[in-house]
Amino acid sequence: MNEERLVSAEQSVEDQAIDAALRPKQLDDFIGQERVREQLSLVLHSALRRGRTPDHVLLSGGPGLGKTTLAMIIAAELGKPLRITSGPAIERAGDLAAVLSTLSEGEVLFLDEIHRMARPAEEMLYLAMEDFRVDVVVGKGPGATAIPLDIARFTLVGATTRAGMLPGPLRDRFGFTAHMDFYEPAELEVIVRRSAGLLGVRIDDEAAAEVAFRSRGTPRIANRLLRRVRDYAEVRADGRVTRELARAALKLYEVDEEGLDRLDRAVLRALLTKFGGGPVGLSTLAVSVGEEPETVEVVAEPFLVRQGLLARTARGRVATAAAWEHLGLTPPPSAGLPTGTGAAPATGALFDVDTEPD
Ligand SMILES: Nc1ncnc2c1ncn2[C@@H]1O[C@H](COP(=O)(O)OP(=O)(O)OP(=O)(O)O)[C@@H](O)[C@H]1O
Repeated sequence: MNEERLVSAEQSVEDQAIDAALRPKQLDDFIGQERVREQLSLVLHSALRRGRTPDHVLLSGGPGLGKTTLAMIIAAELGKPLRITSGPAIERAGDLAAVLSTLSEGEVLFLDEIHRMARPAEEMLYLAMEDFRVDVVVGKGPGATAIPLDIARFTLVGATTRAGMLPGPLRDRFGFTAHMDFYEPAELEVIVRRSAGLLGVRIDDEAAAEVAFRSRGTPRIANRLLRRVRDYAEVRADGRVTRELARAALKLYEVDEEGLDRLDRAVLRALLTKFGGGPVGLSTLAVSVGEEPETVEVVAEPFLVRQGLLARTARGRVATAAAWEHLGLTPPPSAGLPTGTGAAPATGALFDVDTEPD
């Protein structure tokens, strides 16, 4: 279902090629995330000045916020090659040893979804990050011996959507950790205009603002909505995207004025109509909309929380007064409604404290 969702931040097959074409190539072209950009620039340039490999970098934040793009930029700024792999691709320590032992001096290793790496590989990574060494185990059982092997000094760029799930010892080995937050509409507007320029789409400023505002704070979604409004403008008009055309296209694709799509509204509606606004456990809520708990938790909830429509409490998910208002429903008189936090969590902490009361 994720692939079909227009406002899912997960990468679809269509996105892959477009993502590559639209990626900024240098830190200066990377829009938004001011603080991360500035801090990273210092880390990289001081390492370059000293002629050293920079500290390992951990990037955390939701899908589509630019973690892969930043990893590519880091390698480009350092003038070094980039190797890309991911946690799920590393099933055994041997898989990681094969990657680490073939890195060249100063190479940047991008390890996406680092929280999903196999445990034995994690331990190998500790040693590699700290001492630039791996222990290759030869043989089995009591006769097994570990042969230390020096590897090239490299910079690890780890990316995770779930910083709270990373073991402490792994987190501690990163010299620089950056949390990537949702983007402001004004930043997304710049991204939409830049992407439109690269894709040759004529778009009015108000239309770019409309697309930006409904993109859930996420560049990947902004780029995807831009392509859909372009399609609409090409088929139903002369190709120029005006504000009216953008609004009509987004309505057709069921992306509402706040950027909520069908799943978001289904989650809210279930929470309000089936559970009286909560509290209800994540799994129960997910089942009631026919989704996996992880999809509801990672895809729908962060945005609903950020919009102040849903609160994640230790007792379960609770709708806010704004949620009732958004769907045009009246809360029961007994409901003690939270007002919503309004802002996204600055870290994965909310994921950590949440105890599932199902
Ligand atoms: N700051 C930015 N400025 C301009 N474009 C951006 C920015 N951040 C991301 N993008 C665009 O958004 C798209 C998705 O970015 P990217 O693939 O880097 O996200 P991600 O965080 O790595 O996602 P995932 O976690 O799914 O791998 C790319 O096309 C990229 O060009």
